[in-house]
Amino acid sequence: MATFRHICDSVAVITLSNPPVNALSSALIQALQKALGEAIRDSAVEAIVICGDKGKFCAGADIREFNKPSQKRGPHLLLLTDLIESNKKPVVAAIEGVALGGGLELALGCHYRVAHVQARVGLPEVLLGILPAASGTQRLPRLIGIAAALTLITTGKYVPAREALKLGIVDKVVGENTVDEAIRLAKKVIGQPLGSRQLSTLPVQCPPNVEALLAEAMVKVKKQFRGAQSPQACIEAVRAAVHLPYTEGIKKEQELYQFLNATHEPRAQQYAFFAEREVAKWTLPSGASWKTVSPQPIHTAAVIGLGTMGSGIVISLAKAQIPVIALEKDKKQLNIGSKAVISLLDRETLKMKQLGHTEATNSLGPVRFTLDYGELRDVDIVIEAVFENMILKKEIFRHLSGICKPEAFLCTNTSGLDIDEIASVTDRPQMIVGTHFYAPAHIMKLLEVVHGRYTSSISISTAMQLAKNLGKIGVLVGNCPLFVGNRLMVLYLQQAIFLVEEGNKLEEIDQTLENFGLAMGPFQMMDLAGLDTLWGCHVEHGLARPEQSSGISTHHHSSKRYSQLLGILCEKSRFGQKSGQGWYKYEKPGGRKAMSDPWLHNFLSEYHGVNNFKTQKITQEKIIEWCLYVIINEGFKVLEDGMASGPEDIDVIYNSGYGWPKHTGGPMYYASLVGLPVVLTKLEKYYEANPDIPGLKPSSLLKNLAALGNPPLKEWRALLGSWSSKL
Ligand SMILES: CC(C)(COP(=O)(O)OP(=O)(O)OC[C@H]1O[C@@H](n2cnc3c(N)ncnc32)[C@H](O)[C@@H]1OP(=O)(O)O)[C@@H](O)C(=O)NCCC(=O)NCCSC(=O)C[C@@H](O)CCCCCCCCCCCCC(=O)O
Ligand SMILES: NC(=O)c1ccc[n+]([C@@H]2O[C@H](COP(=O)([O-])OP(=O)(O)OC[C@H]3O[C@@H](n4cnc5c(N)ncnc54)[C@H](O)[C@@H]3O)[C@@H](O)[C@H]2O)c1
Repeated sequence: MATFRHICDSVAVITLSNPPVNALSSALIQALQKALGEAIRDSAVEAIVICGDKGKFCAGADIREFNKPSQKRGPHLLLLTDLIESNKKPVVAAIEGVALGGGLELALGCHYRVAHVQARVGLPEVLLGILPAASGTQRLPRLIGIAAALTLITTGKYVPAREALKLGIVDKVVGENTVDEAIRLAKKVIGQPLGSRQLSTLPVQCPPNVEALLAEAMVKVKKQFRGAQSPQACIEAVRAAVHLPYTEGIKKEQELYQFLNATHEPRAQQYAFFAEREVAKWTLPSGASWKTVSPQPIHTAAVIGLGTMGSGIVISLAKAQIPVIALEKDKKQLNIGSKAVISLLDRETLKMKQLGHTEATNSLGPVRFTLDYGELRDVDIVIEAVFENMILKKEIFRHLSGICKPEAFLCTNTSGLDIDEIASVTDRPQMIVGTHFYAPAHIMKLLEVVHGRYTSSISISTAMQLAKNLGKIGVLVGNCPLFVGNRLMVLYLQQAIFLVEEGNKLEEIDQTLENFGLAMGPFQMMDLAGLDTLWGCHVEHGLARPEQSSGISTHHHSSKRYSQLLGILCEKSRFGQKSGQGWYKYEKPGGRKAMSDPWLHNFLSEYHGVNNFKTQKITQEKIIEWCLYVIINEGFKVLEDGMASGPEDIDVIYNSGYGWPKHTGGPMYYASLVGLPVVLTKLEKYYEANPDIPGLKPSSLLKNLAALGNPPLKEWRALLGSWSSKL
């Protein structure tokens, strides 16, 4: 667990060992305490080095132990950091891999820190719904100042070693032999005074405008992490470091930790953390799984179509060092597309340089532009990202079949068209996979990997590994119309539009859902995605009839209620941000700042009158139920259909693809927080009043689970053995 050995008589090396990431479990903390005690007591030892086994210093407290009753926890890490700091022998942390959370707090208790050049450090507790509660909020500001500490503690950002050196978090960065270098340093400082190295004794260097800085940080986190409490608690803890002596600051840190721990947020965020890792462990009904099927290596790739999505996909591949051939349909589009790609590449290179990657010009894989399909002959994978049109996609896949080598995987970025139909025109249906990236594709973390009827387990394994190599979270989903994310999303957007038809203000709807914590409200989201794209998607997927987009409408399609507002706005060239007007107006086409538009309000009141909509103004609470419960309900229907293997998959899709607030865990976890019987009762009521909205009709899976009370999410599968994945 924590082993202790003498080196050259005078230096003791203590190695943390708790695979895979040396997380500080109670047992490890206990073992570390014991080893430290021995080293401190041993008169032959004059200095101590702490390092981690297998090239990883420490990923922080063991998150799996967080729900353990406190009396079952071992000694507190905080006491250990004080013990290290106050002892008379110099202690050096040798940081390889990561020093995160409690791992960094441990290192901050040490007198010196040496890091490997590829190591990363950070205090990500805020992302787990808590704060650094083993002195991180008190020691870090004393080391690097208030402004930098606030940034690190409130964002949870991981800082590469070179940046950590610039900030003053580590004393030295080495290219190799980190532990040896730490031992050398430990020997050198034997006998030197440690006063200036004991962070808890140092004053916090405060700029004169410190209160303004804290207030500014508060405004920022309230916007960035809407509705979440831990970022605000982090700022309060740093404020304590400014105003209180160390021991008082620590009391405040503990108080704030206890406060957060009594809320639902830590459990929700920790659930979200493990859900992200769980979704990587895919299994198919055949029994093939991530454990049994090896992915094929991808050395080269091609992307077809360099529009919004294609250009971002090219950047993603280039960032992962995969050489890409980028293909367009004609010279004009190739010119536009290549300019977009090059400008994105320049921006990414600059970002990487700013992060301290001096070699950044060489760190992106090469990109070649072409009009010639013949050049795709030898690539390992092709990702198609042309218009959302089945005829066009089939034509391209038929063509690819004849050109690409037989081992090449052919992927489509369709938003929800039938993968099997696309596969049917190829010579290799088993190698056709849906790889549904999210916009902007080089930034968004989510990749829905769509399993068609013919898709082989090797193709799935390869696409899931590609997601990982691109730094994304791959979630395996089934081949249903619109797949999982968009299947739930269209219903949600429709609900929001129905509210507007019934006389509610779209700005209020957006604000209410943003206050709930969503990254943006539904109308801002539609303007960002493009109303034409959304309307096209409704039409392509049979959710609306294009011919009825103007004039007085029936508002029903196949006896289901639907709205033509999207189509009407498109007819008026209101496509959203891209055209400078949509649900909102913008300062210019491509503008980002949404402004309320009096024209639209006049138009909507006219539309309301002409179409005789009943007026139903609803409260904020009801806006949340009306819009979000359809997401939850459809999520249960997805599980019933076997199109996702568990509620965790849906939550990860929403957290990483749709800006769902992680502090509520995701829509399915949120349902369990609200209580399944409550969600069911509300849905029943809304459906009774709106039988023409099938999204409100409660799913039988939800009914069955609600009949059992409100079982915890992790028990759903065991309780309902009948639900099985058809992936
Ligand atoms: C480390 C990573 C960067 C590695 O990434 P990689 O992609 O390589 O691998 P994976 O992410 O797939 O991870 C591999 C494997 O490891 C598991 N894992 C990772 N980190 C942890 C962890 N910290 N704990 C447990 N398990 C972990 C992961 O789940 C994978 O396993 P699986 O089986 O699921 O496949 C990356 O993993 C990463 O970023 N990890 C998270 C790092 C992090 O967030 N660290 C912070 C942890 S929180 C913390 O440190 C809190 C501290 O501030 C200490 C606070 C002390 C509070 C104690 C309570 C105080 C109470 C006071 C009152 C006293 C009285 C009383 O007791 O009541
Ligand atoms: N925009 C989004 O937010 C988003 C998100 C996820 C998935 N998608 C899906 O990704 C795909 C692309 O969407 P987009 O928004 O990037 O579209 P887009 O209109 O921005 O770009 C499509 C590109 O494909 C090119 N193209 C058309 N026919 C071609 C051909 N025969 N050969 C080569 N290139 C051709 C066009 O010139 C254009 O540059 C669609 O299937 C869409 O549903 C879009």
